[in-house]
Amino acid sequence: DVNCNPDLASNKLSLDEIRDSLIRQEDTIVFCLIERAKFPLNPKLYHRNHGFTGSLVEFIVRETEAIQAKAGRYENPEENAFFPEHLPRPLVHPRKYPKVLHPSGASINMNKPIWDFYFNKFLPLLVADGDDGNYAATAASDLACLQALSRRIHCGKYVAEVKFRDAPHEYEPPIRSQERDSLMKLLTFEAVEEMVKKRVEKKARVFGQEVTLNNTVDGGKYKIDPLLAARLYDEWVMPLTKEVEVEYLLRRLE
Ligand SMILES: C=C(O[C@@H]1C=C(C(=O)O)C=C[C@H]1O)C(=O)O
Repeated sequence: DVNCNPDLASNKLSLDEIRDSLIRQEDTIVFCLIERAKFPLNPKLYHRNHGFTGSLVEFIVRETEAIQAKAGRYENPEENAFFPEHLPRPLVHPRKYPKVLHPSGASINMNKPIWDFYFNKFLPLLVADGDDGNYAATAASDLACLQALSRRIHCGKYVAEVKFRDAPHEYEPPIRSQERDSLMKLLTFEAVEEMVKKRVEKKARVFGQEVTLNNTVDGGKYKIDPLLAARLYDEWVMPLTKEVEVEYLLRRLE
């Protein structure tokens, strides 16, 4: 089960279950990074000189999202589009998703900062310089990374909902006074964050090692830098997840 949309009505919902989903999503994210790191930077994808409005990668993401919208992807409250304006309507009858989130939560979309950090800060650290011309495959793996990161970060809405339901008396005063800093303190668990970073680093090591049939040691060569995977979480994924949590809580009593 890889989604964060638990059935809050059935009493078995807990922060532990949502955290299990976040842990499973680490696997997805690490594998997406490994796939993207097969290709060099391919900078032409990101330049605004292809005759499109914006870059080639922007064009591919926009068009792919339009097709996925027709298939009902964005009916799922866990999914947030990078280009939500003018998305086509779904052609299939959408599955009924349990309404667990407060309605105001739907408007929270952190994809602009996700897009910015991914392309401008993180990607140059992940991949080698150079251009091998594999633009379509590279853009597809960028999109896979972006969607996996976006899904994980927006799960902060569910985390916040459960934290609120578990302790409404603690959360209501700072929500009423709209105190961001107090909310941030309340929802932060530093020990959990330390474990997340260590586990993600280990996953990058395990999933990204060279697997051979003889017993010779591989010399410690990994497909992605394990420390960079931990840094991705430390600098961007966890802070943005908490931003989503704060934004959600600020609207929770509307
Ligand atoms: C997501 C949570 O909220 C915060 C964010 C975390 C994260 O992004 O991994 C971890 C711990 C908390 O500081 C959580 O409590 O699990």
